[in-house]
Formats: sequence, structure tokens, C-alpha cells
Amino acid sequence: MTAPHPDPTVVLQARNMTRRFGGLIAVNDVSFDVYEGEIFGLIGPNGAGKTTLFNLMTGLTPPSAGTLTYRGTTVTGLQPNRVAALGMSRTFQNIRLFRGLSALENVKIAQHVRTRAGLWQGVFGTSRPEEAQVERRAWELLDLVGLSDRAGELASNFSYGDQRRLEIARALATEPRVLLLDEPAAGMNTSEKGQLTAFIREVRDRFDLTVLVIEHHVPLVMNLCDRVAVLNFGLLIAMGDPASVQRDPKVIEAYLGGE
Ligand SMILES: Nc1ncnc2c1ncn2[C@@H]1O[C@H](COP(=O)(O)OP(=O)(O)OP(=O)(O)O)[C@@H](O)[C@H]1O
Repeated sequence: MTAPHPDPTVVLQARNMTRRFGGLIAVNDVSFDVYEGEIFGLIGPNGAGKTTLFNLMTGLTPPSAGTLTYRGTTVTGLQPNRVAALGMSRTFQNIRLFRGLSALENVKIAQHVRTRAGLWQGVFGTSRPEEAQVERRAWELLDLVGLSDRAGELASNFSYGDQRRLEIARALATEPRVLLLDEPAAGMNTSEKGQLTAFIREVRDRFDLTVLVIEHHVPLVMNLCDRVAVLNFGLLIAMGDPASVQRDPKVIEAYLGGE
């Protein structure tokens, strides 16, 4: 019922996205639009196809059929680094940090998708002016996620909640316009979960982002998201504002049926 904008700009357009694994259809003919500036939730029971859909959208998994366009540019078929360079960045359900590197080094390396120097020089050194800029930006991002006082600590020392914050800093390092978060609350304690909604909104506002989020924690999704899409067995079974989705009999059945 409640549209986030009177005349929304479509940022992402998914059309008939499908992915088969052998006989299994993990994502089945899924189409939807995501509007500029919204926080768009993707929910569904275990195995519904949420992560596969994120993987299709970010170039990790090629689709069996269908397309994704980002501001009119076809994204499907591009490698993940090209998708990131276009302005779409993501975090992972299974945290993917360089555990043996410091928080600062993790964010610095992530920036090299954007700099001229590229990843190779991100690891083995860049020209000095560029390096100074990369370092400054890494500190800014760590400050934003509340980790600047621990910049020198190894990523492996951080709690789940702090590792997820560090992952978000890394995702922001590529200067995205669209941020995809795969289960940002997973492994967080209650107080970390409580802070996450405000944190994601703050990041969205500060960087003028559009945010897609996969999340199991239903209260978080209901508080956080402008619109929610529900997958079940690969099919998009409902989409709308959180309250109407929560009342939808197909959604209730999908969740209860899976217990
Ligand atoms: N690489 C793969 N090869 C074969 N099957 C796969 C592969 N990736 C996912 N699947 C299957 O596709 C279906 C959807 O999985 P997916 O991980 O996308 O679901 P999900 O909604 O993200 O689940 P969860 O909430 O448990 O993370 C599952 O049946 C899964 O086993």
C-alpha cells in the first residue's frame, strides 16, 4: 500500500531470473523492481533460493535464464568484479574477510576494485599519492562502522557483529550505489541486532544507497525494510510492504509448512 516514493526510479530490474542445479530449480522465473533509495528485504524459508538469487545478481553464479539490469545496463553475464565496479557491492552469509590481516588492511585491499591500480597493486603496493588517499578513506570507513580504534587488530579477533561491520566497511570501500547484505544479523547477539537497523539506515542515508537485504530475523526485516519479497522453493510468492506481506496467507503457509 505504502510506496516509498510517489514516482520511484527503478535501479534494478530483475526479469524472469532462473537458476537450475541439475533437476532442482533454485530460482524460478523471478521478476521484480528495486527502487532508488529503498531498503528491500528478501526473505523465505531455508533453501528458498535467496542466496542463489544474490549470487545471480552479483555475477557469482550465471543464470540459466533471465536478466538483471542496473540503471538500464545489463548486469547478467558480467564477472563479479565488473558488477562491483558498476556500483553493486555485497557482503556474504559466510563472512569473507582476510582473517590474518588487520581491519585497516582489509578495508584498504577492498578499495582497489575502484582505484586505477587494481587488486595486484592493492596487495603489493601502489603509488604514494594514491596510497595516501586509500589509507585516509580506509580510516574514514572504519570510523563510520565504529571500528577505527581497532584498526590494527586482526580481523580474526573480532566478534561476529564486528566482523559483519568490517564486511560492510569493505563493501562500502568500492563506493557502491547498491549494497546487498546477505544475513547481516547472523551470529549477532541481541544488542548487536538491536543496533543493526539504525546502522543500516544510517549507512543508506549517508551514502545515498539502495539496500537489498536477506535476513532470517523477521522482526529486523519488518522494522528495517520499505518493501519485502518472499521466496519459497525458488518462486516469488509475495511482495509488498512488511505488514501486508506478514499477513499474506501464502507467506504464513510457506513458513508454517516448512516447520
Ligand atoms: N551450487 C549449488 N549446487 C547445487 N544446489 C545448490 C547450489 N547452490 C544452492 N543449491 C540449492 O539451491 C536451493 C536454494 O539454496 P539457497 O542457498 O539459495 O537458499 P537460501 O534461501 O539462501 O537458504 P538459506 O536461508 O538456508 O541460506 C537449495 O536447495 C540448495 O541446496
